[in-house]
Amino acid sequence: MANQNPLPLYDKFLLKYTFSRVMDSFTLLFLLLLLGYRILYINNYPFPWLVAFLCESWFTFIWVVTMSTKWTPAYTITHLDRLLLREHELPALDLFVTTADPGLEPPIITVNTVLSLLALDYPANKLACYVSDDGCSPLTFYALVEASKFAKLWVPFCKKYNVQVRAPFRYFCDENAVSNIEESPEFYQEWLRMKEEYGYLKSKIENASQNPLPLVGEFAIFSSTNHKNHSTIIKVIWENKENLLDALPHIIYISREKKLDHPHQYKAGAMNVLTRVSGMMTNAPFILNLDCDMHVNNPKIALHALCILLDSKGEKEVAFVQCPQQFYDGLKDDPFGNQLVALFVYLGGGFGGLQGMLYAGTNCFHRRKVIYGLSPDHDDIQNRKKGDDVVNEMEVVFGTSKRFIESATHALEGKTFTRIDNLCNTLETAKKVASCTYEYGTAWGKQVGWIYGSTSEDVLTGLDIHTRGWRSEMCSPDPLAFMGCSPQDNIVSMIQQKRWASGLFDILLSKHNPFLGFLYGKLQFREALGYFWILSWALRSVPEICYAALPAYCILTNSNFLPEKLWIHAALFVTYNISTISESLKTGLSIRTWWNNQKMMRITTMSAWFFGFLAILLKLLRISEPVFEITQKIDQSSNNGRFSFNESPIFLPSTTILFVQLTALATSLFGWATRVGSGLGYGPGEVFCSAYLVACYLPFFKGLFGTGKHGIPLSIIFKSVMLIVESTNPELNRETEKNFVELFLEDLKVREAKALKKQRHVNVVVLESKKIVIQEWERRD
Ligand SMILES: O=c1ccn([C@@H]2O[C@H](COP(=O)(O)OP(=O)(O)O[C@H]3O[C@H](CO)[C@@H](O)[C@H](O)[C@H]3O)[C@@H](O)[C@H]2O)c(=O)[nH]1
Ligand SMILES: [Mn+2]
Repeated sequence: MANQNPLPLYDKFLLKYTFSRVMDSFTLLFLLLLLGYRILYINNYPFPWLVAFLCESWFTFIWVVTMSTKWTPAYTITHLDRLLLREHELPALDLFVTTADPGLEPPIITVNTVLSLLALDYPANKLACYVSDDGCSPLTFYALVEASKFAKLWVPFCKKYNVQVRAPFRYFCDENAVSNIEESPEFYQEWLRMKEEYGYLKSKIENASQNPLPLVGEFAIFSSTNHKNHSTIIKVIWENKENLLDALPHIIYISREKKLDHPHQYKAGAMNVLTRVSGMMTNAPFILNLDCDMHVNNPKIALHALCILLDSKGEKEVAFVQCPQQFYDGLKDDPFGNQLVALFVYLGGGFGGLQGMLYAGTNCFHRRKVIYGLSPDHDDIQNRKKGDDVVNEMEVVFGTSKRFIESATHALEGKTFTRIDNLCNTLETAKKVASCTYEYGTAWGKQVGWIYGSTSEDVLTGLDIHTRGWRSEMCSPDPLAFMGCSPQDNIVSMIQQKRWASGLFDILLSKHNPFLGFLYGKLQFREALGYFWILSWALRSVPEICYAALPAYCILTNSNFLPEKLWIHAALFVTYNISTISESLKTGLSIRTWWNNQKMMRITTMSAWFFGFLAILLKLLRISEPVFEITQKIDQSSNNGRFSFNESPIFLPSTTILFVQLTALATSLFGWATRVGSGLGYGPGEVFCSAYLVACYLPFFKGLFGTGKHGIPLSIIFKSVMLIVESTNPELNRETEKNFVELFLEDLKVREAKALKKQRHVNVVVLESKKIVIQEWERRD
């Protein structure tokens, strides 16, 4: 789009959080003082001082990284009015939605996401909505077909009355939306009708989920499919044939080909198929992608994002526009610490002032040509001569579909794609690019498209884009751009955190490492540090666990890891807490939320992130590959914020830490400690640290006395006690120790296998044999 408009379409402002900076600097100062003190006196003190010193060095390093990332926050303001002067020039936009499992991701949720996208305030003839279904589920397809019928009523209704929340399940749960009944009886009539129609839609989908659909007619194609082994299904559910501005946008259903022996690369694989199929059909220069659990909350969001992407400066520099992830179903005071609000504000803002926000996998507007591997200063594609060489070269990169290469060339050159009159004519060629083998020997997943190799494909793909020299921007208009559902309990949350931590750590160890990106690519130094901040989550678990073990160890052995005069530690504790509290309050969160986040940080780091760390160790040892365990999206509104537990080993470290601290506190209370070595004994500092940890692990403490799913299972308690007995009694024979480690590893492998089995990868035999091994061992003991 040529820019004749001299005024920028967006502005960027730097923020100054002076108070935050001062407090953070004090924290750093005290950390450095502490390290200095340790270096001066380390010779006089026993072993715990060395461990403490190592951990504190790591904490200081991470603190420097955190400060650097937060130091220069920036935010953007978009000028819709200026963009709307050029309304007729608005570019086409392809909308991608991914879903993978109709059980964990009920189709009604996906349908709401799609409906909210169809109703975007944007010319309908420029939109096309593609849904990728990795579950190959006739139910999802059915739900979408029915939703497209409902959409014909819903979209005009939303536009006529300027409805804000265009996902019906959210709209109808807000009674305030009909406050103006008296003023507008006509509106009320229509509102009632919509509510009724949505009710029909919902019950139709519910019925279909209870009574299997007859696989005839349009559904016959699903009759011989298994969701891990089937050929490509692409269906044009609705086509805006007349190219009308206010009709319904195209709706296309895609279930890519799957073969049992072919790695499908989880979501990244699905995104690449969506990119290619849409390239064959509409080839819009911009792509918005949403997970099936996020819906549009601000119908003008596409316009806001395009202000940034179409701005004359943005056009040259900005690869993607990321909107924050926020959740509608957050429990009061965020008991599971999974709302990530302050994270997006402080770190999101901080990245905004550097090379740009990370790609978070959903709520993001991409430039298609960047996805195709283009660099910002790359103009040789435009200057290339036409000829066989170019075609061959393109085939090596993009695969052998002539039609796709044609469309990719258009996208790379920034030309508008000729509109296709009948989408169904493209189906055969589109199926070809959605097949398993299409990517063989091409650059897909390597230099082009979503990058493979990590379960955090989002951060990896964004990192690759930043390393090419592109920037990105954050866009947070009011009202909030998108809303989604967050993991509903601590178990789902832990699984998600484990996947993130392992996926991110995987990137750190790969050739995409941000420091290599800084040295050999165009990643800016502080952006690389910012990436390190997030990629090192799994690593952080190790020093945290060691540090958490110190107070208990010292109390039990009557030694110390803290100096006699505690003022440096005390000052550190105060400045750190003041700065995090003030950040929470400034973001509008309560003190309770702050505390919940603090304590969940400790729990998550020492359990989920630690397991993420182990998962990558197992990968390095070639014992098992990490899997993408899909987050459950079922509404559990009955959740009261209490912790749930199960037999997963993920609860083992936390339970053990709690037991150790409790034992230590009891020891100190009753004066049981035995004196070892010649150092001074423990002091109030160690006792305070131990008590602080117990406070963090209060949910586990309650779990000891809870019943049903709120109680910690006996097997976990048993294993924790074993672990403590083992590690505190060096005389216990090596054999038991070995057995214990074996049990732990086996357990871990069984969990992985179960997750795989859920995705029907691994045959049951393997799983069963592992179970028997464990039962055997337990009997032997
Ligand atoms: O084989 C798969 C697995 C997942 N998905 C889809 O990927 C999305 C994200 O999965 P989800 O289980 O919801 O993961 P979250 O932890 O909620 O997702 C966050 O973290 C992921 C990376 O770990 C990113 O991909 C997501 O965009 C980001 O929201 C969902 O739409 C899934 O349907 C697929 O399409 N195919
Ligand atoms: Mn999700």
